Amino acid sequence: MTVSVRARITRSNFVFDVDVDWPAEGVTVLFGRSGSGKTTLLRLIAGLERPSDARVSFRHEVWLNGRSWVPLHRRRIAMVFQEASLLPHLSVRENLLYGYKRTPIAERKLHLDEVVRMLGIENLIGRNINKLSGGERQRVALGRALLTSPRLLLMDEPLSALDTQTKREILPYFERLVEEADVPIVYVTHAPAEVERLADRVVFLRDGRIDRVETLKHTLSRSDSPLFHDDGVVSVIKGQLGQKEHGLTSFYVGQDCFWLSTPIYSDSVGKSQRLRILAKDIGIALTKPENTSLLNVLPVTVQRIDPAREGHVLLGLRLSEGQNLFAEITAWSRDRLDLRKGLVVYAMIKTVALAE
Ligand SMILES: Nc1ncnc2c1ncn2[C@@H]1O[C@H](COP(=O)(O)OP(=O)(O)OP(=O)(O)O)[C@@H](O)[C@H]1O
Repeated sequence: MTVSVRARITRSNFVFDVDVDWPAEGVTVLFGRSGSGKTTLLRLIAGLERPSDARVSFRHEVWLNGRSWVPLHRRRIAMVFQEASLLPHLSVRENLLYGYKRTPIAERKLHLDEVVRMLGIENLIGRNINKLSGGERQRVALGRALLTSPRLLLMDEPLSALDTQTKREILPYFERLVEEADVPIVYVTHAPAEVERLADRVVFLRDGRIDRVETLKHTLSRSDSPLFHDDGVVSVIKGQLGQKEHGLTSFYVGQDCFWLSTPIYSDSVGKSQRLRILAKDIGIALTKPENTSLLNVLPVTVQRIDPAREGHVLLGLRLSEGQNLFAEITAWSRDRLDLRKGLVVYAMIKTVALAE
């Protein structure tokens, strides 16, 4: 049960040549630099590109094979782009119901009330489209796409036109949708933080070719992952959001508690989330530091020590609950502390943020 694409497209300065498949479930991110062919791959799946010798299939259906192809509406795909394409003369409700009404009753799996709740757009429903902010428009566009009960949802950089704060606000809704809507998603982005927060697996593209397809867990476990090119090595830790205290949010990973300054929505308590921690934001102490302003100090076991950028080493650490945490420190500090495999030390974490 896969999404499978085999195609070769030659453009003036660009050759796209792929033969790839991945499971038709969860969130598959297409990741690569600008011009690497992400949108081209998405358009092939959507049926917007139909080279004559290509083959595209979804689960047991062949959507494109040479000259024969299944039209877009019969593929039952929904698409969300960078700029929400909504119908300006219709209200939010009418936009949401636009595709729903055109979906045969027997195929309607998602309904207005639940989609409106998932995306937190209850208070927008009677509004005019041209009175919405960018983030609100994107949530409505997503709602409209979902209400066609698609078998596959394609998203092409749906957050890239939004400012950082709006992205932060909208991501929890995307996450909820991924959890609750049970629609396989193919998601194009070049933002590592979005991959870390949403992906189940990543298809890495480079110069029109597939570099590799791997699970998020696997790509996060190798220090040379392309996801780490900009910010350096990152750890993504899974845990549950807890209550707010002292103006901070608690986040539990087994017995360990992290403190976050990121605001959370009250209905998020108990929800599973991913935490994003940069390896270079972690310091190491041999004994538990008592007088420190740092709140996130956790016991960890050194699993491995690998060379990193010049003068630095990358420590592979294990939290008590079993998840891995990377820390990048200087080789000098490693020598001063005499760090070795198996040693229990304290990780002091400067900044802890929800992956966003
Ligand atoms: N309609 C077109 N005609 C000619 N060349 C095109 C067309 N669409 C895309 N290209 C070229 O094909 C290559 C791949 O483009 P594509 O949009 O798939 O890349 P991308 O990875 O999605 O990039 P970005 O992240 O910038 O959106 C680029 O070199 C682009 O200039």
